[in-house]
Amino acid sequence: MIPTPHIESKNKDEIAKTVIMPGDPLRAKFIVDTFLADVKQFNKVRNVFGYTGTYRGRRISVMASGMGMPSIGIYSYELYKFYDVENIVRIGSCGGYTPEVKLYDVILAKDAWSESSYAKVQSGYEGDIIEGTPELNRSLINYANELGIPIHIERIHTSDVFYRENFDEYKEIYEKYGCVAVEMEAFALFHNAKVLGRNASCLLTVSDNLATKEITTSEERQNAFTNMMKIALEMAE
Ligand SMILES: O=P(O)(O)O[C@H]1O[C@H](CO)[C@@H](O)[C@H]1O
Ligand SMILES: O=c1cc[nH]c(=O)[nH]1
Repeated sequence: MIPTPHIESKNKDEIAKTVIMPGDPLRAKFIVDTFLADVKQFNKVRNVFGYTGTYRGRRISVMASGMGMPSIGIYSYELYKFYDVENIVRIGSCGGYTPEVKLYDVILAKDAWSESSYAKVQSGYEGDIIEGTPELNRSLINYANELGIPIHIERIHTSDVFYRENFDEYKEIYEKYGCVAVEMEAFALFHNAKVLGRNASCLLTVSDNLATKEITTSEERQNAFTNMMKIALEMAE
């Protein structure tokens, strides 16, 4: 069933087997402009940009997910199910829940805890923790080591809510579930990968820290998180 309601490409071959997926369409464009050659754009529906190009001669795609689980739920499902994509590596920004994760640190999500109903509604899955694909995580850990980029390998929180009335709730989530940082997509991405028999990982860069109150600017969130990009780009084939 291609094209889909949200991806206009009429040819599966226009999309590589591995897709790097930032939330922000302009971060997708930044990755392409900074790192890729031989670029062809395969999607601009709703300004959710998707591109395929080569990184050091090897093929890879980059496509934005938009913000939140409903949005990444749609794009990752369509890529896995209708475009035969095998691997999606989300690269996102996150808010640290503990001073141990500092601004610009990179986190690989071992798994994601969420209070969301996404997985239950999507397939009846009742659990509240879903892991990333261990083999894909191992590859990313190896690439990070080869590049000399330190990473934290930890549980994260995937939240449906960016602005909570009770700001301090993060403390309980950190203590009770061991989540070191919060973002808004990984739980749904990991779930779709499991349901469809595909692979998913999530690399995050700490853009702000709820405990220390440090923050980066929106421009830095768009452009400056290059370490996680370099790790993910090593997945190019
Ligand atoms: O930087 P991205 O990938 O968009 O990720 C994080 O930033 C957005 C919130 O500002 C949410 O999408 C959250 O998951
Ligand atoms: O979802 C997010 C992303 C970055 N920072 C946050 O506090 N939350």
